[in-house]
Amino acid sequence: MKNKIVIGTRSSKLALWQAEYIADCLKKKYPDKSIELVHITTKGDRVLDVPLAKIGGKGLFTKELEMAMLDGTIDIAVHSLKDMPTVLPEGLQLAVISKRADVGDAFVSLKYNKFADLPAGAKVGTSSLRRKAQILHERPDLQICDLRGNVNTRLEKLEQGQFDAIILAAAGLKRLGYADKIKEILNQKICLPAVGQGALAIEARAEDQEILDLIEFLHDKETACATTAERSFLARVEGGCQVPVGVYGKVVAGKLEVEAVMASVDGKTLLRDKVTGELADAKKLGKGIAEKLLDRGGLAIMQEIGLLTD
Ligand SMILES: NCc1[nH]cc(CCC(=O)O)c1CC(=O)O
Repeated sequence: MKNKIVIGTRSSKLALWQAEYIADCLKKKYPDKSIELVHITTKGDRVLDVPLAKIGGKGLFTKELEMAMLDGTIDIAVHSLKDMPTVLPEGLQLAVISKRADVGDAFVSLKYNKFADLPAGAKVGTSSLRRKAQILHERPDLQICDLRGNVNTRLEKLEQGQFDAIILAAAGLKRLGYADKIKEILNQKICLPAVGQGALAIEARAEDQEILDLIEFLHDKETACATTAERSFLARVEGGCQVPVGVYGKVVAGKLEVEAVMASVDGKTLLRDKVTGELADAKKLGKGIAEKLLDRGGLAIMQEIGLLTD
């Protein structure tokens, strides 16, 4: 029997919060085991001066952690589910999806209390094509500027006056103790979240039954079902975190509702749809709504930005 669980994590404050949160849950559940954190740097942490959409490559924030898991240096890796590619390396699996609390995108500004208060031409910082496309669709008059860096760096850039407002995941802000900076959660009619936003994922070796059993209590079935549909949508669209698509699944009265959006980067074309079905059909629902949107013009959008070739 293992008396030690080694958790791999990136070193950003958000990643550390997430890993420590999982470590605390494990310590409470297994007071006699030692729970260890190992810091690992990923390519996404090293390359900070290039817009995310241009670095490309899947698993920008996950690959080095996966190597460490496969060679046994660590037992599990804690990630934001949002950063996880849809296809994992052979031998690894998403073993746990934690309960999702905050799924939305937050409006943060020193000058304005609401997104709707932004004047024409206001500078809005975000590094995500998904946010950019949806915001421009709603407000073509705004200036969207690239904003890279971890959550703290992004807040600093706002405070230095580089932007009139920035948009960040509410979950990340709350985890780091910045809930008070959130002026408003963007209405989902304006901005649908990213696949998996707000949920934590624990990746583990697929064959390591002992570890899989030890972490199972952290798994949330409803969140897993909703995000299975979201990830199936993403798998069909063939993109990473940097595709202008948003999708949100939720369980309502025993049914799974999945709403999704696909947009051109300039926001001029935006396609949206919603489907409802059985929880057991999560994968089919996600794939189905992707196909519907691709048929309605999404394929042309993806081809135009070179993200999908067939
Ligand atoms: N792209 C980076 C990233 N990955 C996860 C989060 C926040 C936490 C989450 O969405 O679960 C963030 C920051 C952000 O998008 O503002």
